[in-house]
Amino acid sequence: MLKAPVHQVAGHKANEGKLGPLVDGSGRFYKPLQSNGRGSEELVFYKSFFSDPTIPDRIRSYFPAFYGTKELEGSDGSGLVPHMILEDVVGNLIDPSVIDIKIGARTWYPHASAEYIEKCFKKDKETVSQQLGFRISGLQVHNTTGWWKPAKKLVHGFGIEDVKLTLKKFVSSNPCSNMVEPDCLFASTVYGGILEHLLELKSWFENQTTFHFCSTSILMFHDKGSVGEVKLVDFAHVVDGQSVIDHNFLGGVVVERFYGMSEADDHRSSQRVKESRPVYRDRADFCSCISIDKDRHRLITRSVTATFHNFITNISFKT
Ligand SMILES: Nc1ncnc2c1ncn2[C@@H]1O[C@H](COP(=O)(O)OP(=O)(O)OP(=O)(O)O)[C@@H](O)[C@H]1O
Ligand SMILES: O=P(O)(O)O[C@@H]1[C@H](O)[C@H](O)[C@@H](OP(=O)(O)O)[C@H](OP(=O)(O)O)[C@H]1O
Repeated sequence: MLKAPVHQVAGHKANEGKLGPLVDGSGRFYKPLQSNGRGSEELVFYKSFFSDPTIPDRIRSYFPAFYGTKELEGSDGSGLVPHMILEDVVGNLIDPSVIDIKIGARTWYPHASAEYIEKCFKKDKETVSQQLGFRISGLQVHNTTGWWKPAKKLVHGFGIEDVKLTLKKFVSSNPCSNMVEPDCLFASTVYGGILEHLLELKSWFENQTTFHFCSTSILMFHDKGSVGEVKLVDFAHVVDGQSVIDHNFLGGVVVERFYGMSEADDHRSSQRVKESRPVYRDRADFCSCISIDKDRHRLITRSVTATFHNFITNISFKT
């Protein structure tokens, strides 16, 4: 029997009377093909990605397995709708803590309509995306008494300090408490695993020029402190890389320093961030900064390096 996934943390949801994904409880996640070409684009991506012999198996394992499509009754009651049959990546976990991190300082894709670009640009600017190169789209954290699953509106309003706190709560046994500091009990196991996966993904992204992943998320999850896992989701806006590195994605996950980063290094690195962080006046200005020039890009990616990795590295190894 198909039902709305209880562990879904972001995106369109079936249980809100809308067209959303369904799960069968046996490891399959059925994602309906979304309107306006988004669904068909995502399907094209899955087909080409899983038939591309140049993709290493290890890298493929960071994507939900793809089993084709099937016509199913849409969750919005609109009749039969084609669904992609995917691996339910959290299907075998009992109490998964899950966080969806939308990667990229820019979440729109080239050739989108001006209206769409404006909408995304505004969101990227109002959230932490432009500052950090990623934002949290949604999450749930398990706790002995239930779940911490903040509403979308609250998550959208997260500033940098909220992001830091949330990444700590994600690996804590007391995420619901506002009275005491998150205990970060699971930090080294969870983020230890996640950092290893991100490093592997990063080295692939440093070389691959086939795809540009616009508005794709990294889903990170663990089951009550198990070794952290990583999967990429949402490929409705993956475009041809045209032999250019995906700087926008890489900028969100890139790392300057990993283990053993000292306070001094941390300080120097944040100084550098201050000095080199680009300030975007408007969209055109921002576009010109995301140039395909490799050296210039290095400057930009360096400016966002003290972000995701540094956050989680700090949490893992300084607590
Ligand atoms: N293969 C999967 N297995 C398990 N859960 C998944 C899978 N794919 C997506 N999810 C869950 O669904 C959420 C939304 O996924 P996704 O971004 O693909 O949906 P969407 O409706 O296209 O989102 P958006 O509205 O941002 O475009 C994720 O945050 C995650 O919780
Ligand atoms: O790219 P698409 O397919 O147009 O889908 C939108 C996109 O995934 C945005 O990231 C999402 O905003 P958030 O990440 O901010 O949730 C938005 O939700 P919204 O319509 O509720 O703004 C979606 O409609």
